[in-house]
Amino acid sequence: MYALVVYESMYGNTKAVAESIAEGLASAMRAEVAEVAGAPGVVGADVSLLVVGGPTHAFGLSRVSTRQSAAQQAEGVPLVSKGRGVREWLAALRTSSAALDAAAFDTRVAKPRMPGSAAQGVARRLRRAGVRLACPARSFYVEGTLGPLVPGELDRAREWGESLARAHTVPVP
Ligand SMILES: Cc1cc2nc3c(=O)[nH]c(=O)nc-3n(C[C@H](O)[C@H](O)[C@H](O)COP(=O)(O)O)c2cc1C
Repeated sequence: MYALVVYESMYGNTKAVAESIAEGLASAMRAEVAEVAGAPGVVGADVSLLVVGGPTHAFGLSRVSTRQSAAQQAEGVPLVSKGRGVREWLAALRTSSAALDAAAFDTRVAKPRMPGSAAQGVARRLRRAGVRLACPARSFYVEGTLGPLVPGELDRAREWGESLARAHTVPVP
C-alpha cells in the first residue's frame, strides 16, 4: 500500500509543493509523485491514499483556455504540465479500491486573496467519484502568478504530508 501524489503545474510551484507533500508522506509510508500527464487512469488497489492538486486558475481548476493563457504569460519559464490538466484526469478517473482515502490541494496567489480554489474543485470531484476525503482541502500560496512560493510554504506542505500519513490507517486486505 502506498500514497500517490498527482499534480498539475505550469511554472513549477505546485510541482515543488507536491514533492514536499510526498516527502512528508514518506516519513510514514511509501509515497510516489506523478505529473498528471503521466498519472495512471486507473488508481490501483495498492494505492491507499491519493493526494491530488493543481494551480488555481480563474477561481477553480485549470481549463484548456487558462492553460493557454498561462503559457502566454510564462515569460520564458518552461512549462511543467503541457498536456491534460487535473480537471480532465479526474473526469476519467477510475479507482479499484473501495477503501481509498484522498486529499486535495492547490496553489493560489497570496495577495490579493481571491475567492475560489482549485483544491475545492478537486475535493468535489473526488467525492463525486466515491472517494473518501481524509481532511479538508489545503491551499499553498505563491507571491505572484509565476511564483515564487511564499517563504515557508514548502515546510507547510511537508508537515501536511506528515500529518496525512500519521492520520492514515492502511486498510487490512
Ligand atoms: C490563467 C491564470 C488564472 C489564474 N487565476 C487565479 C485565481 O483565480 N486565483 C488565484 O489565487 N490565482 C490565480 N492564478 C495564479 C495561479 O494560481 C499561479 O500561477 C499558480 O499557483 C502557480 O502554480 P504553478 O507554478 O504550479 O503553475 C492564475 C494564473 C493563471 C496563469
